[in-house]
Amino acid sequence: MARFTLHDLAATVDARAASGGDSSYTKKLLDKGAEHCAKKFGEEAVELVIAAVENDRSHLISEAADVLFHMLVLLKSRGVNLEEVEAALAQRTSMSGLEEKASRKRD
Ligand SMILES: N=c1c2ncn([C@@H]3O[C@H](COP(=O)(O)OP(=O)(O)OP(=O)(O)O)[C@@H](O)[C@H]3O)c2ncn1[C@@H]1O[C@H](COP(=O)(O)O)[C@@H](O)[C@H]1O
Repeated sequence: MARFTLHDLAATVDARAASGGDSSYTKKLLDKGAEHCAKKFGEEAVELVIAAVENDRSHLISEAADVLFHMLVLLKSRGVNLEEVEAALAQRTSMSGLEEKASRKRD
């Protein structure tokens, strides 16, 4: 199977956002606005937490997929693209997580 990446999914979200299609769940979410997208993301995040606590591997994978999809929709609803998030992550590679945490406390 060809490798499917978050960029492929983000491209689908972009295409659905630009479509007029009634048959698109993505478009329906976006049409309801950023606050609705944020609420859906929160619900999916809680479901992911529950799957992790229950230690149900296949459920955890499925819920993680839901969270990633809803995160991309949420970003789209606020006009943020995946490349901007990647740039933020890339900036952090020069220091460890603990160093980054300490630098935030100094701000
Ligand atoms: N990856 C996903 C994806 N992951 C989860 N979901 C949907 O997210 C919803 C989450 O489930 P819930 O039970 O919380 O929500 P629900 O009660 O069905 O929906 P609500 O009415 O509460 O919003 C389900 O309807 C899932 O189908 C997704 N919907 C779409 N995609 C991708 O987006 C593409 C485009 O989809 P459309 O926009 O529908 O064409 C698809 O081909 C997929 O690649």
